[in-house]
Amino acid sequence: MAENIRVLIEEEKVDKRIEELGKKISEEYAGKEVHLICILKGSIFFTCELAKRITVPVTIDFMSCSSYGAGTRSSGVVKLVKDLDEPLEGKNVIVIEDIIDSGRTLSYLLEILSARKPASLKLCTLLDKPDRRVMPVHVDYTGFEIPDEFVVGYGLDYDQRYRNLPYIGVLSFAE
Ligand SMILES: O=P(O)(O)OC[C@H]1O[C@H](OP(=O)(O)OP(=O)(O)O)[C@H](O)[C@@H]1O
Ligand SMILES: Nc1nc2[nH]cnc2c(=O)[nH]1
Repeated sequence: MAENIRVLIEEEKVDKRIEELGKKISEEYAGKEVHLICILKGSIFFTCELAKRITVPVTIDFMSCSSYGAGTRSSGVVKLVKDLDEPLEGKNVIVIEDIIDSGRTLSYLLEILSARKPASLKLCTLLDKPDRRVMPVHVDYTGFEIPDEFVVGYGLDYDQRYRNLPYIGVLSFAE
């Protein structure tokens, strides 16, 4: 089956929104340091672009968990694949995600992370699909709310491809 991609959010629009989020975070954390947690692999592009636009001191750590196998559907079971290198105690932590869909990944991760006693813990996502939620998640910073469609680009993959697209696209299949 041939794969088609339709542009949903153009590169310029994504860049502009990330700039706005960077400004908002910089204002809200004025006089503090923020510790960004990049959830691999999808949020790597967003984390880099956002971090460049934050003007308060920034540190970054990485974590990886899996719930999506090959294809477009979640297995529903979240597993921690790579833990953080650094402790969180006393830090102003912002978890950076590319997308929140069912909410399973983030509700699992936020529970683990809040037990490590950060000074504060917030969540920032580039994309949110609220219609798909099965687990409640409080999101502090959202780039875009999108409809229930499978998206790729800006870090998001289909079978590990398309992460490098500089825009957000909707993937569909044709005979
Ligand atoms: O809200 P949920 O339904 O839990 O879905 C969101 C999760 O799915 C994606 O990760 P994925 O498992 O595709 O891994 P990847 O980032 O390595 O591509 C995304 O980065 C989130 O972590
Ligand atoms: N690539 C991709 N990964 C996801 N994980 C949860 N939802 C999505 C989506 O729409 N696209």
